[in-house]
Amino acid sequence: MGKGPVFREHFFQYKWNYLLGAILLSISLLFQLLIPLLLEKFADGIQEGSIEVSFLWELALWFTVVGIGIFIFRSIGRIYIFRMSRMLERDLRKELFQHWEKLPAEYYQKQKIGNLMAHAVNDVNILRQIGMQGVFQMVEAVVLITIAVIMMAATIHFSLTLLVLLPLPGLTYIAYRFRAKIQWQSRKVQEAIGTLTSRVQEFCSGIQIIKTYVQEQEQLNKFTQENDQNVEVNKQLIRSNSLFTSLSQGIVGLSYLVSIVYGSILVMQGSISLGEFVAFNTYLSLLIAPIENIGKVINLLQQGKAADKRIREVLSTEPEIRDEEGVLPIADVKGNLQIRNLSFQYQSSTSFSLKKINLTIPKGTSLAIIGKVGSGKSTLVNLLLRLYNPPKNTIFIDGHDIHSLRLKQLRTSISYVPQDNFLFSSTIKENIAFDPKPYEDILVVQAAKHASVYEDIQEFPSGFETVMGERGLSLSGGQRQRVSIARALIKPSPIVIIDDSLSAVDSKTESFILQTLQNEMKGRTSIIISHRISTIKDADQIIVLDKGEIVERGTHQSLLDHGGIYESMYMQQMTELKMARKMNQPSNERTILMRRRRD
Ligand SMILES: Nc1ncnc2c1ncn2[C@@H]1O[C@H](COP(=O)(O)OP(=O)(O)OP(=O)(O)O)[C@@H](O)[C@H]1O
Repeated sequence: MGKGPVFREHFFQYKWNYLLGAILLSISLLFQLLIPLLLEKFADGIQEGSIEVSFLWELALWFTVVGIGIFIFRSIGRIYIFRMSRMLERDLRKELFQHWEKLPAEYYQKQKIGNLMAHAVNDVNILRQIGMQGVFQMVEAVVLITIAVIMMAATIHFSLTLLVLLPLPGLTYIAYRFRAKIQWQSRKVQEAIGTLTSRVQEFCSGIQIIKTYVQEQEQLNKFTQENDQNVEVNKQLIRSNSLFTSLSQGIVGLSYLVSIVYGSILVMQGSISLGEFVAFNTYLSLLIAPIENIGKVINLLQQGKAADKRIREVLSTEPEIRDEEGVLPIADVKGNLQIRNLSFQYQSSTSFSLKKINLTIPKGTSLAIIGKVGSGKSTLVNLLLRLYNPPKNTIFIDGHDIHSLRLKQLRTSISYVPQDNFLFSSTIKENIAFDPKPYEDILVVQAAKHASVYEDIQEFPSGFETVMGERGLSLSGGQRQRVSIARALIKPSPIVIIDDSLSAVDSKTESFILQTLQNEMKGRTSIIISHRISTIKDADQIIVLDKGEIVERGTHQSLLDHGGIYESMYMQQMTELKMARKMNQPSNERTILMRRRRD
């Protein structure tokens, strides 16, 4: 079932709070509407020459009471209404975030990050503004306009009221038309400033490459173009603002002109008193802002309708990957893996990324996967983790189809080192102990040692407490890989998957990590993906993937004996290593292997 309008839901949930806020605000407006009456008394007193000191004191007291009344009720009413809309903002962002957490990886590949941010920031802001300014200004407009117009027409002069009010709907219309335009132009100004900032940032980061490629003039041209664009959008904004201000002042001026000319005639004719004339103009001044605000609120409501729809669309997106009905509560996952006749095609792809894969990986054994770029290695892992949904009855853990396991249990059972070693902008310690379960410091240190990154961490300014990204601290590719490995090692899960995670470390570190891994993985089922034969040669079974198919399988020795793709990869890598060593350039080893991988 689709979700109902988000704002309406929120409004009804907090209706009593909004009502209380509206009542308090209305009381403050009633106080405000006393001002014209007080001024009327004062002006009439002057006209009649009947003002005494006691009257002035009384008037001063009334003004004080009115001022205090406005201050107290307006402030509390405002706090009530504004607080509710901040709650809307908080609740909605939380709901969006919670929902996003449920959506699969594929969703994020189809979405632009900018769009998601726009929902979480701009759309939510628009709904908050409706809850804030929208509600506040509507209450103000309804109460002030209704009472002021009744007072003007019924107690002062009907036709004067009618004539004075005639131009004012124009004010609402202009505010409605210009608000959207001015907002749009303000956004353009922000964007232009953003572009300039990015240009300068990029210039600073790329200064070396700019200088070596002698691109200074081109950079200056681009900067000048964007700088001019910034001036242009600012000019447009200034034009719109000036036009809006002039037009609205013209309309307001017209109303005052009618009021003063016709009102003065009525005073001279004795149809209204001087006090009534003063009161009338004070009512008029109270009316201007609310009448203008109606236009702004209508505009805001229109934007809100669109924002509400966009947010609803996100919240109604059903997570394709979720716990299925009748999931099995398995007490203990042991780690026997079986893949039966697995073929898989990504939704956005026209061809199969995996074809008829059959594999058995008994508990505690290791499988290595090797193959060219795009041969389907990561896809297999994605399916095992259910980051994408495999077809039913194709992947089994301990004999259970993974669809019948709770997602949480499945993923808790697997320690995963992904290809892109993403680290969060928190401390190194938190990056390693990244698990709902808390870990003692000693375990974090142990994991770092096993992943061969302990020494590196010791050299960071605050050791394990060093915050990633702080004061420019960024880790090298190899360090990131090893922190990611430590993150996986600390988790005591029966299955470990390492997706090409030793590519950026040198062979000495690699063999050290592999040795520790062997100890750490005792009893655990492991899957290691790599382009380097040195990484995988000791695995219990090795498969070679090509265009989504298993084209060779066996142990290191049996595959060499077989003399197929594996053997030729091995020979090639050995030759390259020998050449690199001969040239006494050990660091080239990695470069050559990376180049190999690209090819
Ligand atoms: N999210 C996706 N949507 C559509 N196609 C995808 C997606 N991810 C991967 N593919 C395609 O599936 C095939 C297998 O990709 P996969 O990432 O599994 O290869 P790989 O062997 O892990 O490559 P690499 O060595 O670069 O990691 C490729 O043709 C790739 O373009």
